[in-house]
Amino acid sequence: MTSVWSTPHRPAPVDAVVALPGSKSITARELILAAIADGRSRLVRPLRARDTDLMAGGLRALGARIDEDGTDWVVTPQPLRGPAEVDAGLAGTVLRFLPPVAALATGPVRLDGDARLRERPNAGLLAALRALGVDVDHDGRGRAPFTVHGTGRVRGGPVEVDASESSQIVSGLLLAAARFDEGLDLSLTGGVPSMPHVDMTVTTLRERGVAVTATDRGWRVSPGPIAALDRVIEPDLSTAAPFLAAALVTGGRVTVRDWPEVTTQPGARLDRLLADMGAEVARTPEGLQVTGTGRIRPLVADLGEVGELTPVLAALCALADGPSRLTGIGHLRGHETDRLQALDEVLTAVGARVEQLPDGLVIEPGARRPALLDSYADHRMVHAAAVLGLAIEGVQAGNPGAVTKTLPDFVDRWAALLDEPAGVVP
Ligand SMILES: O=C(O)C1=C[C@@H](OP(=O)(O)O)[C@@H](O)[C@H](O)C1
Ligand SMILES: C=C(OP(=O)(O)O)C(=O)O
Repeated sequence: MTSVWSTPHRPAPVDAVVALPGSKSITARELILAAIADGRSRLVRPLRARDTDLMAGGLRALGARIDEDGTDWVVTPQPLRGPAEVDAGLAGTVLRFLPPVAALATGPVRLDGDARLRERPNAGLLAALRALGVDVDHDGRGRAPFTVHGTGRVRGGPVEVDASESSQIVSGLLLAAARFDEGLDLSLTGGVPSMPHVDMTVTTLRERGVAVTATDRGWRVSPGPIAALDRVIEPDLSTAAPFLAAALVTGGRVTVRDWPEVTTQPGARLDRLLADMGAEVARTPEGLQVTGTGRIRPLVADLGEVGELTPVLAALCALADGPSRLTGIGHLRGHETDRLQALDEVLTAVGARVEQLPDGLVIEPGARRPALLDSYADHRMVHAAAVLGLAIEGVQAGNPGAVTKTLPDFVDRWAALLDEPAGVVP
């Protein structure tokens, strides 16, 4: 992909129906569980993007068999073994879900990734693994690169876990825990962001017959079998955010197809969040339909449970008719980039006044101006730039290739949404 994308400007209302690929988070969980299950599992419509391909690659490096059958993945568990090298890219899911599985392998498994991955917090996970009797070499800060020296078994049992920097630390431990000799009795030492993602983990485990119970301080997973299961992956509702936002910005109408009736995906909260910002939201036989008036109301919200929606919502806030306040998202400083800093820079560049809080952002719209916006190697910052560009002529996104993380053909899909040619500038 070229290095600068001139994002399409679109003052006229959009009117589109959008089909989206599978959820990154559900695909990651199903790959992990399928690889340590009791038999073969089929994943129908998994997300094929950098993060999930890296997850499959990491599991294959440990010995799991993952075959392609059309667009499905068929996963056949095999004995897990090192030595292996795992490339986690920039994927938090690989960084936090793979090491507990590596601990169940025999031999050393080294995990590394992009330069920014080495900055992403992970000390809580590695400390927990060590407390469970796993030998892990790391730099002392608990960050990548590190090596897990698996012996083929993990004792398990009670463990205290600091997951204040990422819910994925909890999810990673719970996903592998049924294979630990004593299961796991996980007690939190503090808060956890993105709780719906932990609920997603618990639900996914229960669907495969794993006994998980909530306790006063965390969760208990009993040791036992993990059922093989064929699973259709839901569309990614967080990826839906920029497409639905286009309805608000242009005063148009966008329907995302096959919106699940019941889901643990945090993107499901878009219905209420976008309604709070002035959209009409309806479920139709086709999916979730969002209709905008062209006016956007400011948002005052704690986004701690739905942090990954922040870049797109913050872009909408910069186009709203008053100041917004987004809180509960201090942990976004450890995401693909420091998202609070990145959003401050980008929204300021297009004319908003932004104040960073320790755990959030205050965004006051100002006189709009064109700008070349960095992508910070962050897929969701490209989505945010695209949303801004609908309303502000002359918005360019540098390095739009960051979208490969979760939606490699985002630029083409955005053009299709607007029914325009792709608009990529060499
Ligand atoms: O478990 C998951 O699939 C995810 C959990 C969340 O991570 P954090 O708790 O680190 O925010 C979320 O932001 C990320 O995009 C996906
Ligand atoms: C935070 C995100 O990703 P990761 O799974 O790499 O943490 C995200 O997709 O917004």
